[in-house]
Amino acid sequence: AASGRPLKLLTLLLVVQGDRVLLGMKKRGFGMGKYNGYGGKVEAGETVLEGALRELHEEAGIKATDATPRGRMLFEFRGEETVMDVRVFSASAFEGEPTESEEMTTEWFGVDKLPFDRMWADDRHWFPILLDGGFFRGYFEFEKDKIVDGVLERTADA
Ligand SMILES: Cc1cc(-c2ccco2)c2oc(N)nc2c1
Repeated sequence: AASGRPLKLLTLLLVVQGDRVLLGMKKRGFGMGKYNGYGGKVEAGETVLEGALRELHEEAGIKATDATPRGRMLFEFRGEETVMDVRVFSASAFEGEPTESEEMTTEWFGVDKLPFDRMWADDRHWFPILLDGGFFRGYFEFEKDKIVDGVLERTADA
């Protein structure tokens, strides 16, 4: 029998092209004021990958052509019951031109110049694994924007 806390399935897609990463500044809603990859909820009737590709197109105007699973993060907020189950993808190729949306900007950052102090606090822990081509799984407990507990491992697959 399924036990434990409710999981909320979310996607996160990072476009990494050589030595640059496409990030968006979230203009409103959850994560507002932070740079992040593109993603969000998975809708009924779509796969997790389809959901990730849909969110990328809605938020940044591009269609990734080689998206692949890279990791899985579980996030919880102290005092909240739901655990966020974030499926992380990366892509290096896309069709179209990155285009700002109502939700997100589209900005390229050099891999050595990522704005970690304006990103979620977990990113600085798993981005190095993402960028070296590895896979990862992690769990982070947040209190507001701070990490109060967490574990992260490099894995053989996503
Ligand atoms: C708590 C939390 C949530 C998300 C998220 C929401 C939707 C997709 O991802 C994060 O993304 C990153 N990079 N850190 C994150 C922390």
